[in-house]
Amino acid sequence: MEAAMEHVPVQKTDGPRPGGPLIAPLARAPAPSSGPPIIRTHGLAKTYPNGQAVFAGIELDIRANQRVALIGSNGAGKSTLLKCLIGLLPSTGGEIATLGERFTAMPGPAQMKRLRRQIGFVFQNHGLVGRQSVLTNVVQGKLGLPGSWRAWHQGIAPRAWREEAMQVLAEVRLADKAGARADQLSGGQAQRVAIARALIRRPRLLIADEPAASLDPAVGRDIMRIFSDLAGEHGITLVYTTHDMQHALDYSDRIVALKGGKVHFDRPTARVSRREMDGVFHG
Ligand SMILES: Nc1ncnc2c1ncn2[C@@H]1O[C@H](COP(=O)(O)OP(=O)(O)OP(=O)(O)O)[C@@H](O)[C@H]1O
Repeated sequence: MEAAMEHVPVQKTDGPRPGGPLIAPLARAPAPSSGPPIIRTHGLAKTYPNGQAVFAGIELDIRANQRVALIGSNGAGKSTLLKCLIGLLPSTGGEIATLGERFTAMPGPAQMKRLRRQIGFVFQNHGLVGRQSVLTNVVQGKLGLPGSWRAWHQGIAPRAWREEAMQVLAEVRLADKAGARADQLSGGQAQRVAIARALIRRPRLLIADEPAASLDPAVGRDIMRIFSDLAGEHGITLVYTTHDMQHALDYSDRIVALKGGKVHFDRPTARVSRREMDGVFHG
């Protein structure tokens, strides 16, 4: 495995621009493509047990501090790929190295434990516990981290963790809702709590599956901006899936497009043309 992974090619980040004009330049320079590796794959493939082949031959090399948008039309395999990369679904071919854990198919139990400690997740249906307060939901992001259960049961946790939870709630501009029940929040507010719950884990890698899909456009942009800004400020690598071309263009340094079970293109966002984006979803 070690030897094979060394042959994973480093993504080219320059070279001739494919046809069409550039779209909206990035507000800041793209993250360097030479930072420490966060996710690498070699020949990654996934076929579901019912025979549905989703992708094959996927080569990825995602580096620290990059914000990566994974795009593709309905059923292209974005969620499946995301879940394989972090060991939530077994892949059926190839190799993965995520946060230094190398595995085929699925990580082993010890690897999974180490991965979980370093990854924050945000999904479309935020997964908050509705009858609990916003603060409690955020504090629960700590559970599963080393020493957390002991701290929780010995009653050490509440004070320090609540302070930390208030800090991350302030970062998503929701400190004033700390005492509210989670089921009394709007969709956008609930998603901000889900981000705070992921952030309190101090993850190296933040994974978001369609984080803005069920929100109205202005709220969706707000959520994407919060993600992107916080990932930048905290030095967290962000990988998110989206159907929304503009969300991919505005909030990533790099776009990976899936089409027909392959990586259709993978390059810095500033070098992606409107025509190429259209080609991912049509034709
Ligand atoms: N558990 C499963 N068993 C069999 N096939 C599945 C399963 N989950 C997903 N698929 C199929 O795998 C393909 C990829 O699905 P996936 O959800 O990864 O795509 P996606 O790009 O995230 O789609 P969307 O944008 O609609 O969420 C689809 O054809 C889907 O029907």
